[in-house]
Amino acid sequence: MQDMKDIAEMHWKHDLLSSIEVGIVVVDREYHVQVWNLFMENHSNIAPGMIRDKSLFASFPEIDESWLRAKAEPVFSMKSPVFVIWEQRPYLFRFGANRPITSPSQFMYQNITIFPLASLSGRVDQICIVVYDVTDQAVSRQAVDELNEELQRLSRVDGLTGIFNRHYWEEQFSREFKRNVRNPGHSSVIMLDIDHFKKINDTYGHPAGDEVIRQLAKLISDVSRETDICGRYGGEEFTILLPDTASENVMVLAQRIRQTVEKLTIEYEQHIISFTVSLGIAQFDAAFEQHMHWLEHADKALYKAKTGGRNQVVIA
Ligand SMILES: Nc1nc2c(ncn2[C@@H]2O[C@H](COP(=O)(O)OP(=O)(O)OP(=O)(O)O)[C@@H](O)[C@H]2O)c(=O)[nH]1
Repeated sequence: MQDMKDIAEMHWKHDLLSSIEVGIVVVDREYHVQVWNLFMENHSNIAPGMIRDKSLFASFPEIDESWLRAKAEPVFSMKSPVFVIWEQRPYLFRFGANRPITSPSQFMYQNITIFPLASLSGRVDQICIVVYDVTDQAVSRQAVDELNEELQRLSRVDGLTGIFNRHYWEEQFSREFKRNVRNPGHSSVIMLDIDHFKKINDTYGHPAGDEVIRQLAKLISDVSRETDICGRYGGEEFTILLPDTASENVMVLAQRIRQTVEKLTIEYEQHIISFTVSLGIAQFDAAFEQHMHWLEHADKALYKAKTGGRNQVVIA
């Protein structure tokens, strides 16, 4: 009678392990597999009979043995469970994604729980590894993260030119100002403005003016260094922050921009547009009380360049 009960119990335990939508693996002290449920069989193509009493590490070389042992040993010794989420380690078993067509992921992201299986004497000679398929969750989290990154990028750039917008540029400028106050250096700023831009708009139309702004932004980004921070400060006004660059060296860049613009011709519809720019340079000075004082100096230099005849560079 007891035998019949035991067989019935084994039967429903087997059904339970087979129908459950998580992986169940029981290993002994040597990490030899004792239980391998249908989920594990389906995803690994290894039947329980083929893996029983075999080393988990020999069967799955992708498992980082020292890492898993470090995680699992406290489960044996302290008898307390351990959880590993996909953000810490994307997977334990490298299984293909369940829905490779609809899921952008090539593999199954997994959360893992390892808990002790104590015998009647209280000793833990086996542990159970539970594997949860969290691919959908991981993929949608990653999509949200990517979207957030893209939104953050978009919030920093100017829509017309793709270079930094005023808000973000000013943030960087203020940070550079504070860095120079702490550690006085030779950072400089250039303020640049298109000459008689109103006339370009009036002569060729506003879309042509937009194209001029776009091409000028590209030119500025192309000629400046990667460490320089270029921004569109206003309509046809640009700012370039040059960390650790003294104004004599900035003069070289400013003149290069001025000369390149002078030679540039922009074809827009049937028009050939040429134009010039004026530039003002200001080097950081410890006397500046706040970052806007620094920019005001560049603006004053720009004003001098304008009143001095335009198409020129002035150092504050
Ligand atoms: N196409 C276009 N025009 C713009 C944009 N933003 C501002 N503007 C125009 O830029 C012109 C700026 O004119 P002003 O400030 O008088 O300066 P300017 O004609 O360049 O003259 P100076 O700076 O003194 O050489 C105005 O006509 C604005 O309408 C923009 O995004 N696209």
